[in-house]
Amino acid sequence: MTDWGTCLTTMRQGAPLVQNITNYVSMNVMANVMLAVGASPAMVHAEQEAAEFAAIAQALTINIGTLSAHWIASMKAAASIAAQQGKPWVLDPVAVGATAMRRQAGRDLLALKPTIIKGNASEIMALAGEAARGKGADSADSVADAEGAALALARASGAVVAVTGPVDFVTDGSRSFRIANGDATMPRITALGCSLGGVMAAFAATQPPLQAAVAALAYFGLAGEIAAETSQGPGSFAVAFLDALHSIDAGTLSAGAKVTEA
Ligand SMILES: Nc1ncnc2c1ncn2[C@@H]1O[C@H](COP(=O)(O)OP(=O)(O)O)[C@@H](O)[C@H]1O
Ligand SMILES: Cc1ncsc1CCOP(=O)(O)O
Ligand SMILES: [Mg+2]
Repeated sequence: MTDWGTCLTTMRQGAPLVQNITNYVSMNVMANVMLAVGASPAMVHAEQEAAEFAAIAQALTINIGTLSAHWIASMKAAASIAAQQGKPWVLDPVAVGATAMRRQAGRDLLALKPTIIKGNASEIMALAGEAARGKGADSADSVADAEGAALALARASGAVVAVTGPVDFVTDGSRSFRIANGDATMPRITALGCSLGGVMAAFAATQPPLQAAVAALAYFGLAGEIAAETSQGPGSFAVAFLDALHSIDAGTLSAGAKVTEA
């Protein structure tokens, strides 16, 4: 079994530069999370420079949370460069089932071969073409409901697919893992799921994608558990969560990771 703490050390030693084309809601939260884990985030989305920047970044995150036509063009240009150069890129299909614009963007980005697709259960089901009950950016389906969609999506796209929730599910279509770390306050704070996409990209810049996705989820969830010990609600949790991401070391993660192969 992989030593998840070693995965954290590997990511921190690489301190990767990660380009994030992400939604307005998440930009500040995500950049702070990524700095706390030891990566270098850059929020670069203009059509005129997104592809050029993708050529210098070590990994890329594309998050469709607050879409507009210009952003879609930037996303496609940056993802194309990452795919061409063999750089890992993470797709977060926020609320992909909600509107025709999002469904089309999801299909177009999927064709550009994401390395990792991460979403909540409703998003993964919708992206896989299944009926889903998403409530905007929030899930109304269970992770168990989305496991079949995740497997099908991984096999059809070649990506590692991560479904987040109380117990996360990650698969590359042949090997699958469940990660039981986390705290119920996490979905009560906006942009934590988005931030997780950036953390997965940072891990994937330095190691294989299945290992990267699982390690990032165990680390993220463990930080949530530690934050819950000292916080009183979503406000103080958000602050304690950043501190926990920063202070968790390899030994703490190796001891605290609740990962099982499915
Ligand atoms: N009920 C829960 N209990 C524990 N951890 C959770 C719970 N819901 C979500 N998480 C964790 O919160 C993080 C964000 O997941 P999620 O809330 O599903 O994403 P999103 O915000 O994109 O919908 C993940 O690390 C996930 O494991
Ligand atoms: C609320 C909201 N609306 C559009 S993007 C966004 C943020 C979603 O963040 P997350 O998926 O991490 O909850
Ligand atoms: Mg999300």
